[in-house]
Amino acid sequence: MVDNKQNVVAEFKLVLVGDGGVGKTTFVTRHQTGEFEKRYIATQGVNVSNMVLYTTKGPIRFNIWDTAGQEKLGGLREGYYIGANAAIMMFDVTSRITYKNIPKWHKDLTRICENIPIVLVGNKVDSKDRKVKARQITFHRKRSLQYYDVSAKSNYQYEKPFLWILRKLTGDPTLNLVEGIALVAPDTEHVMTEDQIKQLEMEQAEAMNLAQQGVLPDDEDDEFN
Ligand SMILES: Nc1nc2c(ncn2[C@@H]2O[C@H](COP(=O)(O)OP(=O)(O)OP(=O)(O)O)[C@@H](O)[C@H]2O)c(=O)[nH]1
Repeated sequence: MVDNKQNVVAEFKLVLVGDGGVGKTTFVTRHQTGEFEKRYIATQGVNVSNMVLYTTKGPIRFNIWDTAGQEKLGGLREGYYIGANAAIMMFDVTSRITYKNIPKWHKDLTRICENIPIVLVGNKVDSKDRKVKARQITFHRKRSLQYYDVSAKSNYQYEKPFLWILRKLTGDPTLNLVEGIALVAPDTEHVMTEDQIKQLEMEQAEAMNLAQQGVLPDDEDDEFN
């Protein structure tokens, strides 16, 4: 277990945003590092957990802010965003509406946090019922956001958003983790097969290719754009 009081070389506030039910709480409770100070700030309707990551630049702490369901009542309060150093915007790849709502979350976030690193993640990619396909995910392009497919339940690509954010925040593109993030074991019914992962990687690569060639999503995808 991580000693919470240890010296860290830096500490950042990271906010999670996205519609209710996309898996934010599942995602943030997967890690087992630095757990110890899970605080519930009732006045804000927020859970804050902290996570220490061991990097080539030393230990770095994230204080991760997760809503306690208040996103369902409309927007989040300003205090949620104020002082955020980075953000993860999450949608659920099995629910189109959660992707359609991403521009609203982005607007809300960037109204207060003007220039912070933001990662867009599509969660639940373990699901056989994916509705938002890789090539349909275009919001991050042109906005210098990063995108990753993730699955909180199977831990797929769990470290990726954090590593990208760390590299942006430290300005060091070569920064790496010296220790993997300690995670809860994948849920048995959500474990992803190698074939499933290969398929996801292929679709992702194809989406990137199309974007580089300037090919717009086809008609089927138009509702998103
Ligand atoms: N298949 C699958 N289901 C997931 C995954 N992550 C979360 N879920 C499920 O999605 C549902 C919602 O997850 P939560 O973590 O409560 O979502 P949230 O965004 O925190 O939602 P609120 O608590 O309502 O704000 C739960 O039933 C989870 O078990 C995932 O990676 N894959």
